[in-house]
Amino acid sequence: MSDMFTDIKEQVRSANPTLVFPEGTDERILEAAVRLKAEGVMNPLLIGSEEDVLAKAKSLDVDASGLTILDPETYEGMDALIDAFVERRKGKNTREQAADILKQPNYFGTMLVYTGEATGLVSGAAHSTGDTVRPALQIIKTKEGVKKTSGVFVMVKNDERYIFGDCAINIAPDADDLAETAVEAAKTAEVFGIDPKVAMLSFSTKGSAKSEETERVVEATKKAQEKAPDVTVDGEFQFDAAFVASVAEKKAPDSPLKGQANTFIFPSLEAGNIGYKIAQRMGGYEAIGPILQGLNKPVNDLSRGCNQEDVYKLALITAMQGLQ
Ligand SMILES: CC(C)(COP(=O)(O)OP(=O)(O)OC[C@H]1O[C@@H](n2cnc3c(N)ncnc32)[C@H](O)[C@@H]1OP(=O)(O)O)[C@@H](O)C(=O)NCCC(=O)NCCS
Ligand SMILES: CC(=O)OP(=O)(O)O
Repeated sequence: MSDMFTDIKEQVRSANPTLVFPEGTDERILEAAVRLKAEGVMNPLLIGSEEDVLAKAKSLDVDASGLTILDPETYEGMDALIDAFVERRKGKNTREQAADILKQPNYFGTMLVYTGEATGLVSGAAHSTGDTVRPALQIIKTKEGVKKTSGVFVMVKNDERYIFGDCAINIAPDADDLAETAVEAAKTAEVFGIDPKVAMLSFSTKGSAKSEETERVVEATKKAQEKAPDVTVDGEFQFDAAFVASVAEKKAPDSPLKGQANTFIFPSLEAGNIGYKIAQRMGGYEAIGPILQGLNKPVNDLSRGCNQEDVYKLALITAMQGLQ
């Protein structure tokens, strides 16, 4: 395990937080939860019927006896949770609708985070991103000053660490969205010990092509620079001009990035999601995330292609976000 996770683990262990895992019968979730509990790092709270969770654990030959398991069907605090949900949704859902909605594990789990029963939530091993994050967007909501959440990955190989975003949430971001993602990604980079050098990516470098798409990235670059004058942000760049010093020298000699970018902002979700999966599956980078930026409390989504180790690491990161 890289030092990054050893450090995170020690920080998290001292707080021993409770984290919700709505997919309590998923093999990868169960194995990671058992491991986190056995290491004394956190108190995993699994959602599901106790009978089903314990039967699954038995079939996997793991000891789930120390885990907290909550079933929305039998949860004693459900009436209060329904009231809190109706209040939060401000007339958007009736009590009757809320009672139905809160039977869904992701909504139930997100409400446990909202009410403070748990510090954060990790889901998405078996649910799509939409189904995982929608409850958080509706209930947890973004921090003051952040209009939209976005999802970044920490890409890790040996000592290399990069931030890729938005790879998960905003399908067709406008210039304001891209600028906000860049500024939030720079903050996320710092949390992971990366001194952010942010590249706004495109298929053009410094005016080598012109189109609506490239102009959007140019505008986003200006907006990000205005929003965060202390952060090194530049664009628009093709990936090679952002990452390879010799190419940067040719294509963007006056840029402060000099081919040393470490935080990459993709111009659309198509580019970001495809880009991170290529780096992960062909490039051999470990992709940890998506980590949702700018929410009031930490809720993170997994890729359905995740393994137990990914769940374990995203849980540690989620718990660490809860300490910030
Ligand atoms: C994230 C996503 C599910 C939200 O879509 P949606 O559920 O249709 O969203 P809606 O427009 O109905 O909005 C639902 C709520 O979320 C809020 N919301 C939507 N996008 C948001 C964002 N990026 N940040 C914060 N809040 C957001 C809305 O304001 C709304 O809140 P309200 O109900 O309190 O008014 C959608 O953008 C999406 O599918 N993105 C792609 C996900 C994906 O497949 N990624 C690839 C794999 S990781
Ligand atoms: C992040 C991501 O792409 O998630 P999934 O693979 O589950 O769609």
